[in-house]
Amino acid sequence: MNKNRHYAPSWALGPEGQKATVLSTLEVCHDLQQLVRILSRLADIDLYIINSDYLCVAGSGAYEAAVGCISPRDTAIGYSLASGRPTLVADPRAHVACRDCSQQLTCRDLANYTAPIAVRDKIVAAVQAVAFDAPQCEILQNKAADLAEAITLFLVQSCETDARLLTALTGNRAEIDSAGLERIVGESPAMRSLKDDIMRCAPLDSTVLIQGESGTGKELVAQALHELSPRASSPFVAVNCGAIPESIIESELFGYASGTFTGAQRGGKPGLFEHADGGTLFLDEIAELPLQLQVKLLRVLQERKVMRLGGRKEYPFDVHIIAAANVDVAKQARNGLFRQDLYYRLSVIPLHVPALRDRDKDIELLVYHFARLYARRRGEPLPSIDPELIKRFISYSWPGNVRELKNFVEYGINFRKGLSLDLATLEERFVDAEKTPDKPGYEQWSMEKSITCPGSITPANVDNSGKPENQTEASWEQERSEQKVIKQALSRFGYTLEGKRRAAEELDMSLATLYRKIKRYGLLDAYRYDVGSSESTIKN
Ligand SMILES: Nc1ncnc2c1ncn2[C@@H]1O[C@H](COP(=O)(O)OP(=O)(O)OP(=O)(O)O)[C@@H](O)[C@H]1O
Repeated sequence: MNKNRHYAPSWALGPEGQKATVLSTLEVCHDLQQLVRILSRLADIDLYIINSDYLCVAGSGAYEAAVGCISPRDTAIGYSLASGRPTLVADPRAHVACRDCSQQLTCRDLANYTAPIAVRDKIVAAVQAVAFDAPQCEILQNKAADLAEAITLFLVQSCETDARLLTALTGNRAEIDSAGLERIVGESPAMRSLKDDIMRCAPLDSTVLIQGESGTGKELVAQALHELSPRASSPFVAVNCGAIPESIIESELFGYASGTFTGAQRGGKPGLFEHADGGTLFLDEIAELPLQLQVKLLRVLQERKVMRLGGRKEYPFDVHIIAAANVDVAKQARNGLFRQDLYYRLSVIPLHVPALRDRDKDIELLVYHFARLYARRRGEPLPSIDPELIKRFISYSWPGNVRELKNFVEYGINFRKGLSLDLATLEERFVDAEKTPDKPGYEQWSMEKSITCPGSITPANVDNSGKPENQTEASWEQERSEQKVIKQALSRFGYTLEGKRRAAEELDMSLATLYRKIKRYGLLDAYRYDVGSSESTIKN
């Protein structure tokens, strides 16, 4: 009988009924359970495995009792599953992976080692080896990584021939594709440190401000924060403050009372704060929020109550606020373009998503990730990718960041001539892209928000061609050609919200960036056809 059996984790003592509901999953994992038992006997250390739903699908020794139970998400094994990284915990409770662990009082581990298990490049499970005494600590140091590798090899092989096993491992996550940190591809030091920060702040309720260039993945980070938080089962409501016309953003956020607008919904309408109650409200492009609304937002955040437009009743809310911006908000605040007080209120936890050109190491991973995704959508296996193309990907500067790279790969997969993805398919796109350097990312992050909306230029500051004196010929030309392509795209797809969405896609920019450019170039008419924007006028 196993000497560690009395160390069974407290979460293994869950209701028996829970086990009954997962019997079919456990049956499919029968061979895995056998392997875990054998390896555990050979190495004299306890092992257990959780699937993507945190269900313990195999376990030995102290963990035999845990098979069929759900492991808490906040333990070291949960940390490895979510972060996708092996973790050696030699100092339980002090280690970062244990910091938020709910099992701290009952945990008997002296040390543990966890490794995520990837099948077909997707993390589907995690295995942990646990040491309860000093000799086992040594075994852990010397053998745990090999044991994890043996289990991974077994699962990779077995999943090839048994689709049910893969489903048993991916659990419900198979339906939602992937969640949390798994969706954020990137192993560069900057991305690893960002993932660490996400893990650390996800359980907290402090306001987070995510900054980084357009297309770097700020929304993905916000989603990961939500999915890894205790609010994960409540709504995640995202609003793009730059994409909603000024005239309606206030009512979108705070709702309106009955009879506030001509044509307003009878009985009024709850705002996004109310919709997000219990969950997370993601305020994307926060720097685009008009100044007068910034004051109101600050008040609402301080009082944790919202009053609908034209209403008298206050609605308390319990919402975690995450904001994002692709401009440097501190700089904006210093220049009087964003309220200092709101900036401080929002940036309790500041996170920065690095530009893609600063993390070469991730480019190849992302190329393979998206190639696999788009090939799978066509029902095809991952094609081989020309090393010359990879070099080209790495040498390009990616002003549109991951969004731009994703579009390149999608194009490549769909338009490649042969089976493999080679440089010839994409070279023309690279050349074209290099001709138009004024792409969203660079501009939004590196420039002060010097809006050169034509309407704001006084005649004294422009030359005969209309070019502002302080602008170079090249950048003036660039802006003019950009205006032209935006106008062309808008007239092709239409000025409706959907039309703008499609135009933004075609132009490789986010909808918010398109709106900003529309504003900047004075194409203000483009707002006119937005759904409900022009007709709604506030009565009082
Ligand atoms: N690290 C990543 N791994 C996988 N996909 C990514 C990553 N970063 C970004 N993406 C993908 O790139 C696209 C753009 O990402 P996202 O919308 O999160 O960027 P953003 O920084 O919020 O952009 P914007 O500031 O323009 O709103 C999305 O399709 C997203 O899924």
